Amino acid sequence: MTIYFYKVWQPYGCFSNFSSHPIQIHGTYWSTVEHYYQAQKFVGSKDAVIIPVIHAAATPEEAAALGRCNSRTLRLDWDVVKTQVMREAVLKKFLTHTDIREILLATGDEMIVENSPTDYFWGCGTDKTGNNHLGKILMNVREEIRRLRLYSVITSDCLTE
Ligand SMILES: Nc1c(N[C@@H]2O[C@H](COP(=O)(O)O)[C@@H](O)[C@H]2O)[nH]c(=O)[nH]c1=O
Repeated sequence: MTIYFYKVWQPYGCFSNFSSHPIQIHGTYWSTVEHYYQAQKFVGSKDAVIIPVIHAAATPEEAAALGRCNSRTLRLDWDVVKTQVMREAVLKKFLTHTDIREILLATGDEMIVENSPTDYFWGCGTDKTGNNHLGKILMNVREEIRRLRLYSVITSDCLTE
C-alpha cells in the first residue's frame, strides 16, 4: 500500500524535510533538511548573505519562507543541482538517525509519496499527478542504505550514528 506523508505530526512525519532531525554536511550542522535545502539555493548567488540567516532560522517554516522569497536571486544552476542537493541531505538524515532509518527500512518496497497539496515537483500535488521527487529520493535512499548495510555485513563494518 502506498505510504503518504506530508506534515510532521501526521503518519510518517519523520519523512518530511521539516522533521526535527539535524544533519551535519561539509562540517556545518543544520537543524533540519529544510534549513540546508533552502540555504543551498543561494550558494554563489549575489544574495548569499541570506545563507547564515536561513541557517539560524528558528523553525523550518521560517527557513522555507526565507528561501522562497521571490525578490532574492537564486544560484544560476539551482534547477540542475536541486535534486542532488536534496538527495545528499536526505541520505545524511537517515544515516545519522537510527530510529527513523528503521522506520524507512520497515516500509519494505512500498511506494512513498509526499502528499503535498501544492507541490507538483517534490510532491504529488492535489490530483496526485505530481513528480513526487522527494518520495523518489526517499525510496532511492532506502535502497542505498540497504546496499550499505549489506556491505557492512560483508566487511564487518557498521553504520555509525
Ligand atoms: N513538508 C512541507 C513542505 N514541503 C517541502 O517544501 C520544500 C520545497 O520547497 P521549495 O522548493 O522552496 O518550494 C521541500 O522540502 C518539500 O518537501 N512545504 C511546506 O510548506 N510545508 C511542509 O510541511
